[in-house]
Amino acid sequence: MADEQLPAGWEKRLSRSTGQHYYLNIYTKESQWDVPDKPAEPVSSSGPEQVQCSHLLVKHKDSRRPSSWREENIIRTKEEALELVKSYREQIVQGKASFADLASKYSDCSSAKRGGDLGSFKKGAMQKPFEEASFALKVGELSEPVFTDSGVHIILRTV
Ligand SMILES: O=C(CCc1ccccc1)N[C@H](Cc1nc2ccccc2[nH]1)C(=O)O
Repeated sequence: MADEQLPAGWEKRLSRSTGQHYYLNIYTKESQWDVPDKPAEPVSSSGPEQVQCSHLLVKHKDSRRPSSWREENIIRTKEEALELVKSYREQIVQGKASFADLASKYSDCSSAKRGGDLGSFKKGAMQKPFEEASFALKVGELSEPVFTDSGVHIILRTV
């Protein structure tokens, strides 16, 4: 590849110690001897600005609002809520049910009507445990059970 045709995001440098040329990724500041064959990806060290997630929430008697479209007065214990969430997660992981199907049937959040979809949100919008779990997920990844003041959630990052 002629010098002037380097893929975007790379700079050609000369090693003082070896007199050889090397290639510097201008985003990560990593260098390599091999001529790069694809553009360098800008890495956002602080992660995405916003994410889109769906969730399935099972409330319990100690939830901030122990009521939902499903059940006017929720009396299950936190432990029972966790067992339910784990059973839903297992069905999803085993491919026996879709996330949206179970969320629409069993989530104690009004987002159940949208298959659990919460839309996109930035940091600062959701309760901290929910936010931290959501921003730690890769797109398409399903969380382990997450506890907030609302109850017990599983979260699917969609975007
Ligand atoms: O706060 C809401 C509405 C959330 C929502 C956002 C966007 C679209 C649709 C719904 N519902 C609560 C239950 C609840 N608690 C949550 C905590 C974190 C994320 C979603 C949550 N949902 C409740 O019903 O008590």
